[in-house]
Amino acid sequence: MSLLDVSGLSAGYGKISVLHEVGLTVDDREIVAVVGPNGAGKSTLVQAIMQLLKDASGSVVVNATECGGRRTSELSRLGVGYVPQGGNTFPDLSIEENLRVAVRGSASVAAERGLRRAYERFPVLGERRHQSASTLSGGERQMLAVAAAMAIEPYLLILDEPTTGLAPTIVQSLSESIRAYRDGGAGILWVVEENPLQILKHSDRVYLMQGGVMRRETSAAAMLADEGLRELFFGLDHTA
Ligand SMILES: Nc1ncnc2c1ncn2[C@@H]1O[C@H](COP(=O)(O)OP(=O)(O)OP(=O)(O)O)[C@@H](O)[C@H]1O
Repeated sequence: MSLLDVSGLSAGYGKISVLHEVGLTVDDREIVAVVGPNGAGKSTLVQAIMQLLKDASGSVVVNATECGGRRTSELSRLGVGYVPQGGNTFPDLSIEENLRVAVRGSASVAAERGLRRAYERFPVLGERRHQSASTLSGGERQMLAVAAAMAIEPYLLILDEPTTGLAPTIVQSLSESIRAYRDGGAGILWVVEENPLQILKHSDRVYLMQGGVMRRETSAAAMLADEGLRELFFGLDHTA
């Protein structure tokens, strides 16, 4: 059984139906990218997986546990880390305080380990740990959001466009950190908006989403090697 197994997931906003019977899987040690044009429903999908939308139907199973109807905080206890679109840092708190918020539910030994690991993964955060998060650049704030999500050492990490709008060097460094996290055994669901070809070099599998449905799934290597598939995946918009 996969680490994350989504099937028949439908959701929307009030009367607006956005996701239609979507399915996907993520295994251990796997980075799965979701690509698709603006408005395809990628963020809606991750919000539905995180149980943030009312009236979603279908099944979301994490580590053999059905998550439908659970609170988002319970998913965190089940080992799911989540970085929403735009990150979720607290600008009025210091970098260290932001990380302490992330690990507040952990026992003190695990919390200290989480902070130590965050500074090992992202040394720039360690150097500036006592500075206010408001002094960070956009890229560094995204780094902090990812570091905070990783600090509880989730088995499954769900990232909604963590690299959008960032400079290429930061995209590269964040991508390497995410890949190293996968190499430690985790599964990663990565919603991609900008520079999909660059991100797919770090991915194992990729799903194409359009109009609230999954159109296609393939290995990232096959997609990168096949012009026809690239055309199918990225001919839909011009962000590739
Ligand atoms: N809070 C909301 N209320 C109503 N409709 C929404 C809401 N959020 C998103 N939508 C609509 O749902 C559809 C899918 O949006 P979603 O944000 O999931 O797409 P996306 O693939 O993540 O694209 P983008 O990267 O542009 O956000 C769009 O038509 C959008 O307008």
